[in-house]
Amino acid sequence: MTTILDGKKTADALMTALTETVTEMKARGVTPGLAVILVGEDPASAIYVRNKHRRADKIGIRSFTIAMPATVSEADLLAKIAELNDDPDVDGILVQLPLPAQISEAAVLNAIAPEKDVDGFHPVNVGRLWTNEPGVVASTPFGIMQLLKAYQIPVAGKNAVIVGRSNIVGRPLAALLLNASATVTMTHSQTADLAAHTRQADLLFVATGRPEMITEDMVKAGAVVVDVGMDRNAAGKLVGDVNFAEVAPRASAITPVPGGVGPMTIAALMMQTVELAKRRLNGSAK
Ligand SMILES: Nc1nc2c(c(=O)[nH]1)N[C@@H](CN(C=O)c1ccc(C(=O)N[C@@H](CCC(=O)O)C(=O)O)cc1)CN2
Ligand SMILES: [Mg+2]
Repeated sequence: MTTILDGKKTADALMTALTETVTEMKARGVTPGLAVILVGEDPASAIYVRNKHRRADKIGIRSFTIAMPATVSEADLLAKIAELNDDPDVDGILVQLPLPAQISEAAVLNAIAPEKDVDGFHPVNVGRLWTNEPGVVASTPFGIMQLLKAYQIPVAGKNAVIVGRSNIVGRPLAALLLNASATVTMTHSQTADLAAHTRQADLLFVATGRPEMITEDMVKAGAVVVDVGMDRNAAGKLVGDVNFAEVAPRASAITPVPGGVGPMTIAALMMQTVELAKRRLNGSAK
């Protein structure tokens, strides 16, 4: 029987535990603070940001959004980040992606103080991840690792294959899996004979943005399949990058879309906001 890796249930359980931690921190005078910058009116981004605030409110994290118009200049956005870097009540800062074309994503991400970079996108945190030093890790890959842990899925020594090499999912996930002693293969849009690689996977992770591109013939029997995609199919239905109906019976475990990786992304963000705020308890924060 195939195990459905329920991200919603797992995220809820992690957040219940985190609520207790936040309550204790508040009693000691520290309320974790999360600042989210939302640029423009992308409807999906607005929903994700709203969901982050809902989750934060529920567990006692103080969170707020700075909404900026799509026409904002890079200089104004950088000035806002500098202000938040200096705000002692703000532990974590994130800029919702994607950004409008006139703004350099790299310039913006590099401007966030590494100590407050709750998304783990700053090069300092990326470097810490690749050298296996403690630091903040991108929320989606961190959430995926939490999901594997919750279902006691072994990683060490397994063949892990990642489809997709983005900075926010594929690359940091490769580092986390490597740090957990998996044998990692990265594949992408120019990989020759993709199926030859995916069929070797004990653990298959897919983050391409191409609806239902992973079919039954591309998956080894008994593989664990983690679908990071969130796409609309021709009928307008929300689907992942994996053809769930075909692949699920062949897999030993699989994430659904929705309700798999998505909720874990937000849970991971909350966990890392609290970790950053903990440094204020022992006075080591900036
Ligand atoms: N600064 C960042 N920008 C973006 C990130 C990020 O981690 N940091 N990730 C994505 C968007 N994202 C969070 O920001 C995100 C996307 C989706 C979900 C989610 O819960 N999805 C649901 C389905 C939602 C639906 O019905 O449309 C699910 O999978 O169940 C959470 C977070 C890009 N930008
Ligand atoms: Mg999901």
